[in-house]
Amino acid sequence: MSPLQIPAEIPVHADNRDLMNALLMIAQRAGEIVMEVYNRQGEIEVQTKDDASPVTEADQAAEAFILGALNTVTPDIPVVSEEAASKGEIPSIDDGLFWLVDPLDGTKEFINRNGEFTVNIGLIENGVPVAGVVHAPAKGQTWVSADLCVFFEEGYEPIVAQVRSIPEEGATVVASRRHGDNDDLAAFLESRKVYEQISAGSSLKICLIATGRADLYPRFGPTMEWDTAAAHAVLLAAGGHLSDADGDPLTYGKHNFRNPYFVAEGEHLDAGFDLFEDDADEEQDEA
Ligand SMILES: Nc1ncnc2c1ncn2[C@@H]1O[C@H](COP(=O)(O)O)[C@@H](OP(=O)(O)O)[C@H]1O
Ligand SMILES: [Mg+2]
Repeated sequence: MSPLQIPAEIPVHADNRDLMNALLMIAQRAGEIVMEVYNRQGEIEVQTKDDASPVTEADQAAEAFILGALNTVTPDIPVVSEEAASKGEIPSIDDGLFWLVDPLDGTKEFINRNGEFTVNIGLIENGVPVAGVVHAPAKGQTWVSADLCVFFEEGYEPIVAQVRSIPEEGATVVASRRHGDNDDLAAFLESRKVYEQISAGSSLKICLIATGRADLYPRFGPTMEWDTAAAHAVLLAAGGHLSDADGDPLTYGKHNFRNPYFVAEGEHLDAGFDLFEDDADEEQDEA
């Protein structure tokens, strides 16, 4: 597989082109490492982390590669990564510039071999996701962003991704395969014109909004910052928004790297949300 490259005719600032190409190459190689495990015969071996979530050889091998690659490309920028963080290995991020990495987002989808998992690498500057790559190796899809978002899909020319306005017939709502079925979501959608509701795993939900294939992703369930940082950068560059219950943009580098509940959207209609249950507040208090 030859490395993806941002074509010259896509308008990107020279420095950003280098950053985006580096991100593409790193994510694509990490994707190959993940697919090597995915394509093996037999069941994927799963271990359970202290927080009861699953981890596989693919998460660990892809993370080791990404940490080495980022350390080579940007030796002065600290990296906060899911598997290292789960072992308590967290660098200082006091300078405000750091990478957030989830080498395999959607590990459960990976184990179930449904293709809906991603490699996520996001760059944070003073709490804001300013660049990122989300790569779905089993789908041959990649979103890479700096000040604009380019979407690559195997078999097609790369395009500049942009969110859409909500169509006349209503919003396409995307929800987690595993956290999509709750009373808060139903109550939130009651006042909205919904055309259809679809499910997807991992960061793909946010990225579907970036490419104008969905409009709204309410996430009233827990996530960590490495689950959303890269896709949040992608969505911002495509013209979308990812906001908390007050309608404010999600920020990064928070205590324990836990996100509050949020809504991702293409067209910015939501000035916040009230939850049916008080679970988001409890989450925040715990953090
Ligand atoms: N109880 C919990 N606390 C924190 N994060 C959780 C969680 N349950 C699920 N997640 C996050 O949600 C991600 C999966 O999202 P989705 O269900 O939308 O596909 C997981 O990513 P990983 O697979 O990288 O662990 C995990 O980080
Ligand atoms: Mg992960």
